[in-house]
Amino acid sequence: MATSNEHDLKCLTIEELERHAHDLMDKQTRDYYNEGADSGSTLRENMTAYEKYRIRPRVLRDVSAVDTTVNIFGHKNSVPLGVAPTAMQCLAHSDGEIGTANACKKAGIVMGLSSFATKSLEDVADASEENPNVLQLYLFEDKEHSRKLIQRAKKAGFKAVFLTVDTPFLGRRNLEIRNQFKLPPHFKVANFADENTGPSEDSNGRPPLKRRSSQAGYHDGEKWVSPTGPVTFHSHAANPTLTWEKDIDWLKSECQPEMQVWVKGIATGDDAILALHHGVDGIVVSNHGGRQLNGALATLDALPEIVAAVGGKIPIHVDGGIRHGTDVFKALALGADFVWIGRPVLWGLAYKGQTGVELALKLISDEIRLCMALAGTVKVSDITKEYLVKIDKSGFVSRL
Ligand SMILES: Cc1cc2nc3c(=O)[nH]c(=O)nc-3n(C[C@H](O)[C@H](O)[C@H](O)COP(=O)(O)O)c2cc1C
Ligand SMILES: O=C(O)C(=O)c1ccccc1
Repeated sequence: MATSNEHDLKCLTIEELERHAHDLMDKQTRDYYNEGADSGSTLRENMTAYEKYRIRPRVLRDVSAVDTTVNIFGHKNSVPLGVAPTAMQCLAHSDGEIGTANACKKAGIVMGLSSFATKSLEDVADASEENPNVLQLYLFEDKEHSRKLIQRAKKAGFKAVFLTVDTPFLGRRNLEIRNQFKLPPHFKVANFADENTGPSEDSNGRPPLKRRSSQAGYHDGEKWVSPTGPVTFHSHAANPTLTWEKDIDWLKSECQPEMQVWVKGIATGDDAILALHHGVDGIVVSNHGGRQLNGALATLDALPEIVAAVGGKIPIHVDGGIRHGTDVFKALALGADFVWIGRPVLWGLAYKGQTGVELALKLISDEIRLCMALAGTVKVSDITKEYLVKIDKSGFVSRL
């Protein structure tokens, strides 16, 4: 058993980590990281959805040796959990994405790198050494930008691209707009930093992708709007022209076989079936941490219909609101193969840079191991819906 010496006594849970990080981030960064779209109800429900389920523990099984590992992208991952791609990690701490990569390597946990990272994908790959990485991709209207990024990721040994499909437009994040969120000039969006400056506007009246700063904005249905003038490349994350037919085949031809192609941001069984038909390698059930369509279902609530639609043909991952080892257990019991966490890693970075990310990963990994043992499961594949019940608002319990 761990002694108190191995613990950071100020931060024994992700909630405590969030509280400490809160005071260490400037308001602009904190609001950018923490908020959801519109009223934030989907952001909150991503978390509260987990409270609708309870675990049915089994006893008198030898749980002295719990194996939490899973195989992903040909590597042994220490727990069924990865670090979701989140943009601009240097806002939290100068270690940024390199700190995250080092912490992931130490923990044996796969890292997702945002296209809009503040460290280059090559530097992140170097830091990761043999630990696997995936590149989150926004498929830009100018495909050349995406093609270049894909080529670089391939060369750097990334295992997969996760195409984000829930951003035809950016969700409306009101604090971002009110704070006139902008990436401070001493940071750069490193994956595009070397590109030459080009025309001052693209065909949609947006500044070119290669600009180095980022600024809040949204699409009002007709044009890009920003409180402080024209938005910069931030808006390029959104591409309303993407379709299954036009873009998924193209992406597969650019990436496979060296890199797998996944879609991140699936929220229905119908789209999961289309993903299957279009031959993607896997699905991430996600609503972008409640930052896109507010009013969408919590990801845990969307998961069962997607699991049913896919029928085990390709892996299904889920993210959004996962803050405890028991949340991971519940998502797996509902049929997910693997989960990803976003904000807890940003809070770790804000708290203590790389050491804080190591702490975030340790807290949740320890909780996964303990939860599995207390529930009577000794390996990840033991976790099935037999271990879960649903409890409604009046306390009525039903088997799944
Ligand atoms: C500050 C922030 C930036 C994000 N940036 C990206 C991004 O660049 N690309 C992307 O696909 N998802 C992005 N996401 C969404 C995450 O990948 C993930 O879906 C989400 O954070 C999961 O929810 P959680 O934060 O509740 O764990 C971002 C999320 C946050 C909070
Ligand atoms: O903030 C985000 O959620 C996000 O995905 C994003 C969008 C534009 C630029 C960087 C990140």
